Amino acid sequence: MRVGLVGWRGMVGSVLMDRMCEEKDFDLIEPIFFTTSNVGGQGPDIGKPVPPLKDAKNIDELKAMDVIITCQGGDYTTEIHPKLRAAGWHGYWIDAASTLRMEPNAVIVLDPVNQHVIDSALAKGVKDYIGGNCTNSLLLMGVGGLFREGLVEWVSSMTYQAASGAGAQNMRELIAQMGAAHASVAALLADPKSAILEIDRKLVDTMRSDAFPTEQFGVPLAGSLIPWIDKQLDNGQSKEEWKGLAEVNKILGTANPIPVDGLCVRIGAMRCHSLALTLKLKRDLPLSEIESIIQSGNQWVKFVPNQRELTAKELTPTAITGGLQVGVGRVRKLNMGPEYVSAFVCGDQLLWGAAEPLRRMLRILLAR
Ligand SMILES: NC(=O)C1=CN([C@@H]2O[C@H](COP(=O)(O)OP(=O)(O)OC[C@H]3O[C@@H](n4cnc5c(N)ncnc54)[C@H](OP(=O)(O)O)[C@@H]3O)[C@@H](O)[C@H]2O)C=CC1
Ligand SMILES: N[C@@H](CC(=O)OP(=O)(O)O)C(=O)O
Repeated sequence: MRVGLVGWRGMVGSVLMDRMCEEKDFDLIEPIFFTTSNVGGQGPDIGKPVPPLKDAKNIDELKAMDVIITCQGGDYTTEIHPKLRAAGWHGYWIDAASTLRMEPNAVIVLDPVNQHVIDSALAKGVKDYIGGNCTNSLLLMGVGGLFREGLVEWVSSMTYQAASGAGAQNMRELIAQMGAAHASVAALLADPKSAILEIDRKLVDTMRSDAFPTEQFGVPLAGSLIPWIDKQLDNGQSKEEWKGLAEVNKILGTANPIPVDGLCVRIGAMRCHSLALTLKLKRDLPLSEIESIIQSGNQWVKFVPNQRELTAKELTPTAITGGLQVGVGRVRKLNMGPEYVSAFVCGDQLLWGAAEPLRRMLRILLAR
């Protein structure tokens, strides 16, 4: 199978490449690497020779692929995908960008949760398979068991989203902000007799000053947060919040949409998104049963019992980052009534939130 890879050296693409090497995906395919900036250059080191980089905008070169996997971004998809299809290409298009997600002839892929949706789309000849929004993929990887059992009446999802969701430059800026913040009070910090409120005043002055690095986020994130992600919609939702109901229901293939809504907030984590969930269940189930259904969701659920020390140690971006496990904890009944349950989900948004579903879709195609 000739597989064209576009966007492989970007942030999501690099995580994808690492995972494909780890899982030996390249042993099973003929990989052809594309570029928008370095045609004829050398491809990445994947442990076997690869041809020089091809032009990612050349429709004829792309048309020769059986499968194209792209992490190049939405603008690239918008420009190239229609041209390729118009040119009569019938290969499989696997994409990290949001552009095509809600198209009627595209499937959002998250196979541990929606293998049945993928299978029936493949049987119908669907050719576009798109990775979901990171927050919603992590929501379903975390508490997919409850959806699978048809138990969820609605879910409120309040998010704590990492800088990586905004891009590589934003991750750099977060660290730069941390550095600038620390540097502004380093001398005072070193003096054990200095007053904490003076340190705080100085720090805030620094964060509010024009010199504080905010080119990417527009405002300070380190030592603060930003309760808005993505564009503003007319109904008061952010675009990120809108994706909740739209994408979760499309992933699950629900006949009657399950309400999903909440506020999406950017926080100063590097690459793990977290979600504080309120779930209204359709039935009053014992807590132990709810826990075991969550655990049964998929093999990557890392269930953290609702205990203080375990939670602080195991259910954090620091503990979860860089791995495929999705932490789920803080599961308890809420005061609102016996059907109301809380859960806290934490996962690496570059893995299950972006790269991993794409390579697994390739594997599904290879297994056919
Ligand atoms: N960031 C995220 O959390 C998520 C992103 N996505 C989607 O994935 C897509 C890609 O996102 P992301 O990986 O963050 O994008 P990047 O900006 O990291 O990479 C995109 C492309 O930029 C080019 N590029 C230019 N300069 C550099 C550089 N210094 N280092 C690496 N690449 C460079 C590369 O193309 P070339 O080699 O052709 O020059 C690269 O493929 C987007 O559509 C996004 O919506 C999806 C889910 C989550
Ligand atoms: N918007 C997400 C990241 C992302 O790229 O999402 P999407 O793939 O839906 O555009 C975030 O900022 O955390």
